[in-house]
Amino acid sequence: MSDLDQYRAKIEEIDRQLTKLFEERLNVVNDICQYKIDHGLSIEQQNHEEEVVKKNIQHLSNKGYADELTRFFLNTMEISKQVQHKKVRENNAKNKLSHNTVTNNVNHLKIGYYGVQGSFSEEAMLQYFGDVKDAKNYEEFEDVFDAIKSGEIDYGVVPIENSSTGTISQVLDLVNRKGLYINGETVLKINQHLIGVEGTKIEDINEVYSHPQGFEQTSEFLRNYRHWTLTPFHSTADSVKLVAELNDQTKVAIASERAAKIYNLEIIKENINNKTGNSTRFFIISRNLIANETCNKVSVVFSMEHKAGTLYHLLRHFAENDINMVKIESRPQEYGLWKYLLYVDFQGNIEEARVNRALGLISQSCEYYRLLGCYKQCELL
Ligand SMILES: O=C(O)C(=O)Cc1ccccc1
Repeated sequence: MSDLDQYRAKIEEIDRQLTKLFEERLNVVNDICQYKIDHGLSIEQQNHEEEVVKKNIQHLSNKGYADELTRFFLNTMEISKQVQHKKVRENNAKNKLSHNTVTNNVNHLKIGYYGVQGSFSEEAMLQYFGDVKDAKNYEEFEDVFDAIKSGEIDYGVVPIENSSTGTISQVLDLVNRKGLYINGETVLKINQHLIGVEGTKIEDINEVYSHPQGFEQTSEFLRNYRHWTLTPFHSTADSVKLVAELNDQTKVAIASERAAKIYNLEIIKENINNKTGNSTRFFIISRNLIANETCNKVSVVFSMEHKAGTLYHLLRHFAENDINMVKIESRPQEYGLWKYLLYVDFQGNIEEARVNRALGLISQSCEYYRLLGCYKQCELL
């Protein structure tokens, strides 16, 4: 036997052992999942992935393989999670449970939104879920994601894209980084107004508060008042609340009419958004991949290698399986300089054969792949 043949035989033997261990691992994963189903526990475990990776890096004799081992475990655990979610889906179908558009009896669910009362995210939550009692609210986008992860809330509502200013990248990155899932979307018409205390005159204003989205969506109006200081704050409604507390006729906020009413302020100038048709799409996020047959949109993310034709060879699987992409967005990878993740939304359902075919081929050809959700597409306004 040549040296090469010997190496190959060694690899073959290692692969055989890996396959045996992989199967054993998945059997245990299935047992854990059944236990969780029987005891009504969530599939996600906070910080579990990081702990597993850290622990196993310690077992490496050659620490130079730490990055590769990290990828190996993250992919293995992603596969385990998908196996568990599939089992939960099958179990739900068996019990004739229908999830996703969680509209009935929402009062037993713990729901959270970005901002304070009067934020656009709160409005989106009310539009999607109906009358929610005791919703929790969070100052930062990341706080909403952490509250879902820790189990403090079951669902969180955050903005993801504006019709004129585009994707809110921070939110897109968080969906992937926090390992959570998109369960739904809803679109809200957005009218931005200049809001201040009673008697505020445009000529006396020197400072404006809003969420950065509020400034972006009204940039053309603001260009006429270059001497105003634009101070980015938490949500648009937080900004209105702050202006009410400051009670100063030189300070105003950019936010909704609803926020002005809630905090008893006046609209100084109405409809100041750049475009009259201004709307924002919001995500409903949870710890679980929840889908049923009414879902018609899928979101995935995958990495792109630096090789000629990579994008073509990945995206062709959509075309060849007759899948209509509705959005694509590239974002820098957290690890790896000048490397990108591609976020793709397309029409379809994860139970369809053509979708499984395309996603199977794509996931096999990338270093990193993750299913972000399968949900009901909302009509765009
Ligand atoms: O700040 C808010 O009210 C939000 O919910 C974020 C946002 C800001 C501007 C438009 C849409 C959503």
